[in-house]
Amino acid sequence: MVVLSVPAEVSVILLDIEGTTTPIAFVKDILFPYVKENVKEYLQTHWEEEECQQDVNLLRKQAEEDSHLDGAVPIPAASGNGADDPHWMIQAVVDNVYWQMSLDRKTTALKQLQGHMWRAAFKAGHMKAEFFEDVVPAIRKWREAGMKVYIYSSGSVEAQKLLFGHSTEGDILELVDGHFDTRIGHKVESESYRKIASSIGCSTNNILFLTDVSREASAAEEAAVHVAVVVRPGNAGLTDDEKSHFSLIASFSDLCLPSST
Ligand SMILES: CSCCC(=O)C(=O)COP(=O)(O)O
Ligand SMILES: [Mg+2]
Repeated sequence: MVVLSVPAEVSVILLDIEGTTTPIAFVKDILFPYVKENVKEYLQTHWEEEECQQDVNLLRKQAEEDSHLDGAVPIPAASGNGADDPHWMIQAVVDNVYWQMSLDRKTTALKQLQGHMWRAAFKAGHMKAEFFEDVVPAIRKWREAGMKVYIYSSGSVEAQKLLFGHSTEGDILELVDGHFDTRIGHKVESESYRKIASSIGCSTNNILFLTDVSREASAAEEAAVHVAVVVRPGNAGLTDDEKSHFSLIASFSDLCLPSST
């Protein structure tokens, strides 16, 4: 891996979270088990609340879309007359969440519920988000050099803000100019990156996207976004083709901004 010069036209750095700013182990060993261990109790406690019902409705819609998939777990339609047995309905939602999580699905519905569940844990100080040690110093440096820094993660915007607001480095939310999640589109679709550029008010070639997932890098590249694939401990391996096609960095400090050359 070598130092990567950031093209002069880049004024926005767009960051993935899991595997890029944050170890996959933090997500897989802390965030996701929290959801699995607490989802039933969470639904039982919050079932009557509007936010929880919105989450369930979104999961139900997703379950309908997924009904053709092998092993899909349905969520029965609500009768609308309040006569449904909540225990039975909650168990169906729990089973659906477990099924989606077993496949590491990145659906907006699952991510919305997860974000709402993590809120209590972060706010109570039971969890603090981990960032690789090069992340915060690099973001500060980029911003001092006039770069804008945005996040694009499958995790919901609310969850992203929880991570940046409650990290082992303290509240670093102010280091981020804005957040995008799958509501703008999926990360493996090039149209999502065009929409992000338009929402920021720049051209796609003004953006450098850093991610650990080569399918996301390819989608961004197709939209004329500059990309680098981030190789971190614990990330999935890359094929030889991917290694030769993409610029690779092992640390954000491998990026060299035009003014610092
Ligand atoms: C706020 S990120 C929580 C982790 C998560 O749920 C996730 O799906 C991360 O995906 P990413 O797009 O950041 O790789
Ligand atoms: Mg990632």
